[in-house]
Amino acid sequence: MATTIGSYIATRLAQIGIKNHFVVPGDYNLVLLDKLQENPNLQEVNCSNELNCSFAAEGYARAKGIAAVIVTFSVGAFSAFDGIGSAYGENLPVILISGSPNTNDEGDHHLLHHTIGTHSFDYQYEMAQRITCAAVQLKNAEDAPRLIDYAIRESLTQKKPCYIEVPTNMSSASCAPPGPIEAVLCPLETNPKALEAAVTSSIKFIESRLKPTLLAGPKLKCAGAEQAFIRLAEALGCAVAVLPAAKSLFPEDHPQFCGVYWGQVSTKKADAIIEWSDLTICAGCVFTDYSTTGWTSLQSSAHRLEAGFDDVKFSGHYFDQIALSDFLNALADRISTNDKSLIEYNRLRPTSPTIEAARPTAPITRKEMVRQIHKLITSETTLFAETGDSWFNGIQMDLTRGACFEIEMQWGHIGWSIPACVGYAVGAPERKIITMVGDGSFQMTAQEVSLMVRLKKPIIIFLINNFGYTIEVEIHDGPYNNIKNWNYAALVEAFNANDGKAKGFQVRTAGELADAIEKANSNVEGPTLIEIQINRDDCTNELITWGHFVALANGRPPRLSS
Ligand SMILES: C/C(NCc1cnc(C)nc1N)=C(/S)[C@H](O)COP(=O)(O)OP(=O)(O)O
Ligand SMILES: [Mg+2]
Repeated sequence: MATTIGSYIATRLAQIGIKNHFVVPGDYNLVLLDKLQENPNLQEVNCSNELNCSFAAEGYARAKGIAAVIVTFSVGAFSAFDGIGSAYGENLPVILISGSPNTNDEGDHHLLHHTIGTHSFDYQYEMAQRITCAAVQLKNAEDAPRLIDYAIRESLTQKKPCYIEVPTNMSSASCAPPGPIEAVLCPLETNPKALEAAVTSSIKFIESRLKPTLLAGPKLKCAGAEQAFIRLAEALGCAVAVLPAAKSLFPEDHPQFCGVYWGQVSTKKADAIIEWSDLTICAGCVFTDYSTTGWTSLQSSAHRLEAGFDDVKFSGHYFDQIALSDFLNALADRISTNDKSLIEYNRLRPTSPTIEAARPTAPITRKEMVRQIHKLITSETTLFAETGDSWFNGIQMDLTRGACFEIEMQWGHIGWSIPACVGYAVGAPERKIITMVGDGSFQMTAQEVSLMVRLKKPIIIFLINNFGYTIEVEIHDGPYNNIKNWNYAALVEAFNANDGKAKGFQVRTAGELADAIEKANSNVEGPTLIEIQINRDDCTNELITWGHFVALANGRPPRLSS
């Protein structure tokens, strides 16, 4: 029996595991929103703007593995594109659905609102094609089921965002009902011959080296390969490090864990062992200027075997059509133990420095702040580290087994953490969320604290107020790094109006921070923001080192054209 395009989309979203979709209404998407509301398995979440909406969906996808954001044409979608860029870079399947003009308007040569004032309305679709793995326009009801299934299938398989454009008069157009969802859920099929060849050659290569190590990268998560990685680590018995964006993907209490490998700003001397090793087996790794500290810690390809999301490469060899977890498991089944790098690492394993508690009346410092936040981390905690010195503060915190760490290192949009952590909280209500965010970042997306209030999410926000853009100061200072100070504690309570439970505290001493944390822990009906005012120069040494090398990388002179 026929259905409508809007109901078809709703059914598909529910079938792929979405329970909440993130929306900002607009006249081009209202009928579609009604159709989604009619589906009992979907609950809409209303954001303050489309930038935050797309980041909230991105955060939801971090928790649930899939998300959907519904916006109106142009004025909504253009902001949402920013969060879709993040989803693309961070390997998250977020489905961007945008309302669009009535299908008759182009033929009638109409000019319309919410457009750039041209007679053609395809510009948004053309832009979306560049930042998604699949983009479709539903201009014909008969074609709609095929296009919707195609876009969602590509997004789920490639772990990248997709785009579905729904003209305002098509949501209620009738179309064929959805076929079996199995036709949409097509995980990457590993080619057995390619797998066999890749594993046989890889073992030969690995066993030709004396002291291999393992390095976990962020794509382990979207590939669902964390457990396979642990199996390989334990089969090989070597030292194991993680890239910064892969923190928490390998248990930090594991006897083989040797820290976050980030070049000169590594933790636990991970750089000493990775750079001592004569082969690093990289699983799901992404090497960028930021993750290699301005290219200073990218090892030569002769020293790397790279197992990617769906391929394997090492000197003189390339194999594709291989799912990462299949490769890691097959290697674990056949690899011989070689624990030389772990033996060497245990020889130089540093002891974790204990930070002395400050006197309660002592002015708050970054170190004391980190010490007190670190104490809050349990196996149920998800720690969000915003772009800024929060990256370095977060990376250095040892995680209890089960604790999760979320960072947006590829896209690096300041302000991402506020909408993303509330979207994540919607997807994973059982997690205890702590967000570390700087003053500059918070000013980008502060409105979404309102959603935390509306949904009564007990998120604890540590707002590190160092009075400006400190990362930028360390990369390249100038007057543009100074920002207007806000009363952040008062601001969050303004979102309460007459029914909210948000709490805001401004702390200047160690004792005040301890008190505020106690109050935050008992505020279970809403967010608590603790504004910690520290001196701009009170930043991590790692930020200063990292900033120096990133600035050098940015400043390389142009190559003279030959
Ligand atoms: C301005 C910018 N980056 C450039 C930038 C500008 N615009 C967007 C959207 N994203 C970006 N990363 C960055 S990292 C600031 O130092 C962040 O300041 P803040 O949140 O206050 O953190 P720190 O003080 O610890 O650096
Ligand atoms: Mg700052």
